[in-house]
Amino acid sequence: MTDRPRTPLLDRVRDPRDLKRLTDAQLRQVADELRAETISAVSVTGGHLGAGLGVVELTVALHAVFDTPRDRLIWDVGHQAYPHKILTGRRDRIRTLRQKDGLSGFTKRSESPYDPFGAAHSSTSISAALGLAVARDLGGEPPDGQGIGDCIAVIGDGSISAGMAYEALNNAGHLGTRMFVILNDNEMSIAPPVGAMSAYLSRLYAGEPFQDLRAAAKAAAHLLPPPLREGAKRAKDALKHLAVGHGTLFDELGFSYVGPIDGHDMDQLLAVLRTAQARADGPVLIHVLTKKGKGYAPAESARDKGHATNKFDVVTGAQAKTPSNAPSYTAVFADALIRQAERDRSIVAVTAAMPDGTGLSKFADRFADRCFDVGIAEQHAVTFSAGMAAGGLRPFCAIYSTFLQRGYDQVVHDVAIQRLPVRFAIDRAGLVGADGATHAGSFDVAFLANLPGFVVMAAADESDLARMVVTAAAHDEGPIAFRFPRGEGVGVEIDWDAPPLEIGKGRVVREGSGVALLSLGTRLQEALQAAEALEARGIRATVADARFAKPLDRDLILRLARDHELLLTIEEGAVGGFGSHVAQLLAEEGAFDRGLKFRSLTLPDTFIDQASPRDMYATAGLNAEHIERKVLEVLGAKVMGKRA
Ligand SMILES: Cc1ncc(C[n+]2csc(CCOP(=O)(O)OP(=O)(O)O)c2C)c(N)n1
Ligand SMILES: CC(=O)[C@@H](O)[C@H](O)COP(=O)(O)O
Ligand SMILES: [Mg+2]
Repeated sequence: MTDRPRTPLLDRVRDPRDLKRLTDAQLRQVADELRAETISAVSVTGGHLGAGLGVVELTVALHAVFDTPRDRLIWDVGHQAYPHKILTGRRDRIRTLRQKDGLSGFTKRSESPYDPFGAAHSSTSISAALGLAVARDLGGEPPDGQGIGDCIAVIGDGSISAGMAYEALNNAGHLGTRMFVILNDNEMSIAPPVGAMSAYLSRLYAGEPFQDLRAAAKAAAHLLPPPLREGAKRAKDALKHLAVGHGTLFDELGFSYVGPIDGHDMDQLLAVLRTAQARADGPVLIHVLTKKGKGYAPAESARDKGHATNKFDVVTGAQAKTPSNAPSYTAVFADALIRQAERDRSIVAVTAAMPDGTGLSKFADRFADRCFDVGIAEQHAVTFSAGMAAGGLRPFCAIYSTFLQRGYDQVVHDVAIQRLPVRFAIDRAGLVGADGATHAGSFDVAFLANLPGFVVMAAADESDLARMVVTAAAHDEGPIAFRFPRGEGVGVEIDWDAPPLEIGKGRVVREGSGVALLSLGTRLQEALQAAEALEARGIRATVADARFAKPLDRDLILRLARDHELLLTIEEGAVGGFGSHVAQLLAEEGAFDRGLKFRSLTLPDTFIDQASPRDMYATAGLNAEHIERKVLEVLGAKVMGKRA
């Protein structure tokens, strides 16, 4: 149990209006207390720590200067918004972050009027803020009845590497309406940022003093009430030492570029924000320099600057470990790929800003020139991989299921239609836990298995995953994907030297009669448990692992249909995926006409909020007891009691 920090001034802040009654010195104190409260809260919940610590002063300053929630403040990704949540009436629930029935780890419209636009995937904030600004200009009336004031997007240096951000800047510069983009530049993505844009932002630190800004700060000082003038004057003095290039990219795009300013210096922040708020007549980009993990030594010194953390001890920074002996699926993928790459020089790997999350940092350690971190740019990652495939390489494009959604047209248009052999390693398939609905890998099977010529596999355990990597490496005929979940495997021994799988062939793992459970992916263990429970009731279930959502193992499926009264499919994906394809096959082959009972267990038609993966699967009705219950229900057998 961690002691709660003393936060006398923060205790008086019930909502952002209270900040407006405080002096600049008091705002600095609120920021200090807010930082302590954020650290304390995340120590008991785990979560995204570093990004929030880096924007504590910015959060206080934005809420002190702007009139939220009428002014619409949009945090890109939303992983840095814990301090914002504390200031906006959610402090009493802050220790429920990312827990079942608790606060979301991201911004969420349904959670608070202070979250005008939800997020969790990056680089959407400028588009959303611009949309709100245009709605304001055209007299739009949001349902909250507050009207729309200023629209402010806060976007990180990592997130501004994505195409969407440029599409939005381009449009905003063209429309010329008043809006604010705060570029929160901490020289970090999850990993150190990559790319030419990141280098460009760094060069902006090294230009000449920005005369206009100093003049603006001076002018603003006169606009301010006397107690605030001193802070503005100090900021003006500080700004003498600031530097910026003339004619920045942002200026050229139609923004007034301001900065860079020190995002931990409350005086600078307040002065510049007040000035910008008082004077802006078009789009303004304020470049703020911050430190990810600021003010908490273990985060500041961590390789990822405390990007994401388990629960931890505030004093030592030591994180709780999740006990497990099985290797993570991600690690198995990375090791299997490295083995393939040792034998085959044409194998290359691509990640979109997730080198650690996808395991590819390990691959990069071995094959630096064959591993590409393209930044947060999933669309580019896909087409870049397609280009490499067209050039005779064997690219493995490793993207979380949820983020692959952003590259879907590229998957269809650049990969599938051209039948290019890009290998998609789809991590975080299925429900992921604390990150909730936005990060669930629910749709990939549905959106890939309907593409002609695509091979789509799902690993049931870590050994099969290793084999699917081998299979994908050997498959030059067209695109191929394999999906696997977040977390540890089931603990089976891995046969690293197993030959490639035969494309479109599943396996029977338990012979029975009457009932067939056909699983795709890691629900196989649940299906096996369900089969045991059914056995105790005198029902002997066959359990099969489909391995392939496409092409389907027609022989296996038709045999199961022929030899059993009930065929039940189970998958960790939305409707429209594996079960739908099986149903289509069965219908075409007349299996229903012959009296087959068929059911398909999929994720339900709803977005499931964060909880433990097990709890989320319980909500989805995809755990062993649900499989058992479904079988009994269809067979008309009596359900006796509730199994634990
Ligand atoms: C489309 C998309 N791809 C990848 C991610 C994973 N992701 C979350 S935060 C993050 C880094 C963001 O860096 P930055 O915007 O600089 O914010 P910081 O964490 O440095 O504050 C990444 C890659 C995501 N949320 N959305
Ligand atoms: C904010 C974000 O999108 C990532 O930080 C994400 O939370 C990572 O998820 P994993 O922990 O599964 O890598
Ligand atoms: Mg950053």
